[in-house]
Amino acid sequence: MTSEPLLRIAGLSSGYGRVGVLEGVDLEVDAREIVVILGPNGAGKTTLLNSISGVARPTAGTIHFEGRDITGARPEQVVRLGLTHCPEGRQIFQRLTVEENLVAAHIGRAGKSFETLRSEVFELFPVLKERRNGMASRMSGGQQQMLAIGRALMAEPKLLMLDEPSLGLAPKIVHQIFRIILDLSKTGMSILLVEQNVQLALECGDYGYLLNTGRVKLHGPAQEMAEHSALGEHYLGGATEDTIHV
Ligand SMILES: Nc1ncnc2c1ncn2[C@@H]1O[C@H](COP(=O)(O)OP(=O)(O)OP(=O)(O)O)[C@@H](O)[C@H]1O
Repeated sequence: MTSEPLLRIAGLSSGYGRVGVLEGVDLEVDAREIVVILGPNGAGKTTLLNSISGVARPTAGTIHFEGRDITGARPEQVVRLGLTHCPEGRQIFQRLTVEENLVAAHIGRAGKSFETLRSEVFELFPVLKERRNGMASRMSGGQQQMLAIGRALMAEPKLLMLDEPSLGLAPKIVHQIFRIILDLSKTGMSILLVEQNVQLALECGDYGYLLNTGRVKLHGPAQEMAEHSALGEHYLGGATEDTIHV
C-alpha cells in the first residue's frame, strides 16, 4: 500500500482575481522530502506557494495536507496546521530587533515554548543570537535571510516553503543557507523550495518540478532532472507541449 503524501496537489488552477496563473498543476511532497520548484521568471512558482498558503485563491483542483483538504483555507489556518511560507524578499520587520521579529512570528502552534523555539533558531543561526538586540534593518542581506527563515521556524512547520532564499546573496552565504536547508530536512521537516539557483537546488533536493507558463513541464528525481536536456530548453524558452516525467 502506498501511503498518503504529506502534501498532495491535484489539478490546481489558481491566480489573482480574474488573472489566471496556474493551470492543472499536480505536485506531491512526502514526509522528510526536499522538493524543488524551478522555472523562469513569471512561471508561477510564487503563485503556487501563495495558493498553498492561502494567499492566492484556487479556482479548480485540490490541495491536501496530511490528508486534510486545505483548498482555499485562509493563511492563518494553513500556518496552524504546520505549513509555513517564508516569502521571497525577506519579509521581516526592519524596524524591530532580531528578538522582536522572532516574538512576532511565534504563534504557539504545537507543544514547544517560545524559549525552546528561539534556542533552536539561535543554534541554527548563531549570528542571530549575537545580534538579538540589534535592529533587523542593520543586518546584512544574508543575516536578514537567516532571520526570515528563523521567523518561519518559530511557527514549528512540518512543511517549510522557501521562496528563493538565495536571491541576491554572496555564494558563501548561499552555501550556508543550503546547508541549513539540508540540516532542517534531517530533523524530519519537509521542504518545498523555489529556486533560481538550479544546480545547487537540484543537488540539495530529492525531487524537482519545472514550471513554465503556469504548468508543470517536467518533473522527476532531482538528479535525473539535473541531467535532462529539456531543463535548459525551458529556461531558454524552447518549451515543449507535454509534461515529461523523467
Ligand atoms: N498579485 C498579483 N496580481 C496579479 N498578477 C500577479 C500577481 N502576482 C503575480 N502575478 C502574475 O502572475 C504570473 C506569475 O507570477 P509568479 O510571481 O508566480 O512567478 P514566479 O515564477 O514566481 O516568477 P519570479 O521568479 O519572477 O518571482 C506573472 O505573470 C505575474 O505578473
